[in-house]
Amino acid sequence: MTKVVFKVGGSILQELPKAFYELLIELKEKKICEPVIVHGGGPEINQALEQMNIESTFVDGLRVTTEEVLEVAQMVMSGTINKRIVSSFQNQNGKAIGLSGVDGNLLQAKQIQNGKLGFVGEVTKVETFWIDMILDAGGIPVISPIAAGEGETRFNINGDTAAGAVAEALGCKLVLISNIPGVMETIDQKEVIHHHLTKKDVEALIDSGVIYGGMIPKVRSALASLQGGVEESVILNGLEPNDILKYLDGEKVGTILSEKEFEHV
Ligand SMILES: Nc1ncnc2c1ncn2[C@@H]1O[C@H](COP(=O)(O)OP(=O)(O)O)[C@@H](O)[C@H]1O
Ligand SMILES: CC(=O)N[C@@H](CCC(=O)OP(=O)(O)O)C(=O)O
Repeated sequence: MTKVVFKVGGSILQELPKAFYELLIELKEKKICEPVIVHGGGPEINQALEQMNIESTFVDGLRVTTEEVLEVAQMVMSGTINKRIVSSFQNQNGKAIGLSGVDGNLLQAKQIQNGKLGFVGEVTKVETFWIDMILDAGGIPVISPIAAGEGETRFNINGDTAAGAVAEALGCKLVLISNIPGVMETIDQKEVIHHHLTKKDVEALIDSGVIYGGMIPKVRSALASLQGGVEESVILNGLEPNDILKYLDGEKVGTILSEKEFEHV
């Protein structure tokens, strides 16, 4: 069965309707696709850090991650959030298995070449064996983006980047679930959704400031995974689970990132 990686963004995690979990379970039961979940958790990490009086700092949408911040990110994502998603699936009678990228060396990483971000990694290898094992046993894997480095080093990975790497390794589609209906732009005082974007379009929208903040790593990792063999990536609104069905049915919804040339907007 075709696998699909669903990245669930931190922006929407706490508001996802029951229908979202029901739909993913149904897709699996009806053998439409095999969902693999990768999640983020930025806002909840911010909250936890704030309670500890630690400031959150980002460079191009990536969190500057000291050792202390890494421990908090791991606690929040691999603990609280991961288990909450697993419970939400199980509440709808789905079988979900939560694991972090550290478990079984599922996500292996090295420090990102930037120098300013601390323990932020880029994925060097995905041990897909564990994902396939869970899928073969009828489960839904739920993966948090903390990765294993050399020795006991661990890295904080942006959720979109981790999801892109998993989709690449599985050679499947990547669906990025967020709190917006797609990449938007105000043109002639009207807000429009860009339904199709290529790398060239994306870089122009970043340069002009239309795409900013957390949307930057989202579109960049979606594009990077296309180069790594992912056939298509799409950004969809988590509040509208039906958009997932519409997308799978080929309807014009969300923002599709692809190297094919499409009509604009
Ligand atoms: N052009 C754009 N269109 C839509 N959202 C954008 C755009 N540029 C930046 N954003 C911001 O990106 C956010 C989504 O990124 P992020 O908060 O990292 O999401 P997630 O947590 O779902 O990964 C949106 O809520 C919005 O604030
Ligand atoms: C390196 C880095 O920035 N890691 C992210 C991981 C969480 C994430 O990506 O969450 P979203 O889905 O909310 O974007 C962070 O620490 O916030």
